[in-house]
Amino acid sequence: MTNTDEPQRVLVTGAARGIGRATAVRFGRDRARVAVNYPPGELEHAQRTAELVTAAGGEPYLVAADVADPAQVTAMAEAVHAEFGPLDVLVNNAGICPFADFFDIDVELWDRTHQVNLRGVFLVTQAFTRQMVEAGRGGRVVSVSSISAWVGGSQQVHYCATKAGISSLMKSLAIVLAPHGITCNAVLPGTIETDINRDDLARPGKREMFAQRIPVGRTGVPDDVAGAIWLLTRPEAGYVNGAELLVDGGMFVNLQ
Ligand SMILES: NC(=O)C1=CN([C@@H]2O[C@H](COP(=O)(O)OP(=O)(O)OC[C@H]3O[C@@H](n4cnc5c(N)ncnc54)[C@H](OP(=O)(O)O)[C@@H]3O)[C@@H](O)[C@H]2O)C=CC1
Ligand SMILES: C[C@H](O)[C@@H]1OC(=O)[C@H](O)[C@@H]1O
Repeated sequence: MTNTDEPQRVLVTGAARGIGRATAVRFGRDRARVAVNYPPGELEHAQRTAELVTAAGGEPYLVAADVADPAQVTAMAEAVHAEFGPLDVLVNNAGICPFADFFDIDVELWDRTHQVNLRGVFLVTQAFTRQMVEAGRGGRVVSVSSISAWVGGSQQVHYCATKAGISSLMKSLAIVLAPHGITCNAVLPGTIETDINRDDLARPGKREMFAQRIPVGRTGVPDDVAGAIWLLTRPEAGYVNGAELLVDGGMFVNLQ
């Protein structure tokens, strides 16, 4: 990692809203230079993230790219490198969770969910860690997986498989990249209140069910996850590599 007195160079994918926005702002509080990725055509929310990063003390750089698209990821990597040089921190956060019953999942929905959630992490990590390795300064990769990597969901059959894939990808890359001083870890949020699950949490009884399941007594908020991501990028976390960090208020361990 670089001298901690220098502003860190950070990319957060899917930073227009939710957990990605909170993460971008968390790094902004360290005066970091934060590349705020968003899908093409969705600039408005990303601009709000950029304003919040600036207000926090950071320096935002807006960069459009669909993380599932190889050409757009290559262009994003070139643009961010031209602006910042190699990254210190990559946060793979972009994701979709289109709730669907198993027998309604067609191959298009299956493929799109995998392309954004899993192929996206592969493409973005390969493009940006190639630059990190060439620079020889080490770095950190944190990918947003999910508690759904460890458990199932009746309407998340397609989604859960992508999250298990992300956790697995981080473990293999922890081996590949550690010799270059780059750690790779996954953060596994539980139920966090964002737009991705707004409709699902509005279903009768769903919120109450979670309130009973989660020992800390509340669903999570984006800052809960942003804090965990940030912790994994601190110098003190340099020996944490290939780990999966649950951020779920204790929901997973609450069997009885
Ligand atoms: N909320 C939760 O309970 C949990 C969330 N997660 C994971 O956290 C991550 C963030 O989700 P969350 O903040 O909750 O949800 P949001 O829907 O609020 O945010 C998702 C972000 O990803 C962006 N995005 C979607 N597709 C693409 C793409 N192809 N390329 C680039 N960006 C894209 C969205 O852009 P746009 O705004 O333009 O649509 C949006 O900014 C996801 O990976 C999700 O699976 C994991 C566990 C629990
Ligand atoms: C979007 C869901 O509410 C959320 O996504 C996950 O990964 C968790 O398992 C929650 O179900």
